[in-house]
Amino acid sequence: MALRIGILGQSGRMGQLLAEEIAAAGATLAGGIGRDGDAPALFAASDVVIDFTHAATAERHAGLAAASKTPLILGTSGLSLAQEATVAEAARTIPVVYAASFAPGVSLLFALAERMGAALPPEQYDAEIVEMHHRQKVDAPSGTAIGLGRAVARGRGRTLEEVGLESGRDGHTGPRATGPIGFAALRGGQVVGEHSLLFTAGSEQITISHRSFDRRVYATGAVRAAHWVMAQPPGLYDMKHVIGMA
Ligand SMILES: NC(=O)C1=CN([C@@H]2O[C@H](COP(=O)(O)OP(=O)(O)OC[C@H]3O[C@@H](n4cnc5c(N)ncnc54)[C@H](OP(=O)(O)O)[C@@H]3O)[C@@H](O)[C@H]2O)C=CC1
Ligand SMILES: O=C(O)C1=N[C@H](C(=O)O)C[C@H](O)C1
Repeated sequence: MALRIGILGQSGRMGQLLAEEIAAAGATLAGGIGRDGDAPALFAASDVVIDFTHAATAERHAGLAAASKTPLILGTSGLSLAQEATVAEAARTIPVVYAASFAPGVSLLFALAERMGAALPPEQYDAEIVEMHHRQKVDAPSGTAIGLGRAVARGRGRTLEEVGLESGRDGHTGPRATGPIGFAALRGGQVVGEHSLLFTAGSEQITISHRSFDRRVYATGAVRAAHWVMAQPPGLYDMKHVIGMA
């Protein structure tokens, strides 16, 4: 029987593409809702639910997934640490794939960022992350930018909170501190998603970048994750697990 996939956020940019990708993958659209829909009924009707909505919904949706024992694919960005902790708690009961980006190439970028963080000491190399997205995006820095920062910090044996963020510099900021990771978020037009990580020292600079040309890449990845997650035990996964890069 075809996998029954539900969509939270079906009226959105991602939700509309997800419905197309579910059909293209031979799965069944169990249902889809916007902000006023009946989320408990959607979980009850679905084998797995994909959520691309708003950070404010993450805790409720994770709770509904755990209560109904329905695996969850979570793409929403902008979650606070407390909201992420609630998602992790739900993942003790059900498998959850929570990915800052469902574009497969971003998983490689994260792996490279961690290695670069380990190889390039903060005393010599300042790490800066620049992202650009469409003018409708409501959160900054993007989830992928935060993921890159976390990967660099992990490479340096710390958490992002420990190394610190310098986000949105403006005015008399003083000289750049040694250690914190810098973030700059650009917004305009219909840019799908662009991320660059720069390590800059006194006499050289290394940059790695990822650019999405079509947001369908995220929808295809999320539907792939929905099929993959059905065979997994409870736990918190991300896209590197889905594509076998963990
Ligand atoms: N991880 C990844 O690979 C990717 C993640 N994203 C993330 O996915 C999320 C959605 O992006 P996008 O589709 O562009 O956004 P849109 O604004 O186009 O769509 C948002 C959807 O969520 C619903 N929604 C908004 N607020 C709420 C709420 N408070 N409660 C319930 N539903 C709500 C909207 O319903 P309504 O129409 O009724 O308002 C709509 O269906 C964002 O967080 C974005 O950053 C996006 C692309 C890739
Ligand atoms: O809102 C978007 O569009 C995107 N959001 C994700 C993020 O915050 O990183 C993924 C991708 O960059 C597109």
